[in-house]
Amino acid sequence: MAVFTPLTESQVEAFLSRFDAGSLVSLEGVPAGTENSTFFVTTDRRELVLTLFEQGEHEELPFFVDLLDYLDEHRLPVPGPLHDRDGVALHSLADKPALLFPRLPGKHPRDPNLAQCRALGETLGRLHKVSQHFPGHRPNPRDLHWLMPMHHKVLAYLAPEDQALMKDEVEIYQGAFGDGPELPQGALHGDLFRDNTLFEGDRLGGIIDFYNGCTGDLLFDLAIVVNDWASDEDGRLDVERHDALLAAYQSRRPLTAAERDAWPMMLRLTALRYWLSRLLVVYVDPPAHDLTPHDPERFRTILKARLAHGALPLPEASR
Ligand SMILES: Nc1ncnc2c1ncn2[C@@H]1O[C@H](COP(=O)(O)OP(=O)(O)O)[C@@H](O)[C@H]1O
Ligand SMILES: N[C@@H](CCOP(=O)(O)O)C(=O)O
Repeated sequence: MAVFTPLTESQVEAFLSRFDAGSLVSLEGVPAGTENSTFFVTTDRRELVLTLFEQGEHEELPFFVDLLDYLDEHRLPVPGPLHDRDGVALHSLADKPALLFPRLPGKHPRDPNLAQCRALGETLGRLHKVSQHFPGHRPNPRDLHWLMPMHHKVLAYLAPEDQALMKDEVEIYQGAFGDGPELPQGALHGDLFRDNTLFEGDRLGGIIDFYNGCTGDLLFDLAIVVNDWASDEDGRLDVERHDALLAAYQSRRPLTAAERDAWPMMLRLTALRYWLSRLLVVYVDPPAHDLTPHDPERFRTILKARLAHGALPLPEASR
């Protein structure tokens, strides 16, 4: 479930009256989601999503609003938050920070086809092209600076061979990324899994859940996408989906030589990032609510596959 704070219709009616968005017709709690309370709100004018922020750093919400406003202004398919008649987006409802969004069309793809991979790759390339000029700043909360201290917290729960794998990898990343050339920087989604996209057939209706959004290496975002969208059951890269994503991405933002060099290591680092964050949820910091944690093993499998088989050759940009 993902309604941790129930709302009454009269609370939502009063909230809606600040906005130029019509009057309430129906209110429905959304069962998906893991962190926030989400509601589908239908008014006599439009379909909306209301999010109450249950956890996380509330002082960082203005960054997410600014990022979504910026991407929406640049015509990316993101839910640009609604601003009230005074121009304010972020409000409080039931003592929780609250935002109202347009409801974007579509469903999460389980097994993305090549056209969907191309659509996502092209849109992410476009997003990264404009996000290099985004003026906001929020350091990546899950980069190497996070891996270094945090991996120690899970080592005790791992088999000896996994402890060695994790320790060795983090050390190798320090060598590879510590003194390397700076990679192109910009704003990232930070968690662009299939279930943070909505598709209508092959058309990308929207990218949602920007709450891991941050600024840092653009390549980090691309590697998260390729690991989630283009890995087979055994963790190996699927050549067709990999090439579709990367050729479409590069049609909008070709990778630099430094990024091409860093690519195999970035695939490993982002695989380990999720292995670790999921282990932390299972062993160290379980969710307060009754939620089934994501499986850490999936990203151990992906990491081992990257180590065994390396990265695939990077395709050139598609026309
Ligand atoms: N703007 C939106 N348009 C359409 N559906 C949305 C939108 N925002 C959220 N949703 C739906 O609500 C679910 C939960 O939202 P999400 O932001 O992923 O929650 P959480 O942060 O709790 O994981 C999504 O899986 C999606 O189905
Ligand atoms: N989508 C992630 C969960 C979000 O990552 P976190 O580091 O903010 O917990 C997953 O699939 O594990």
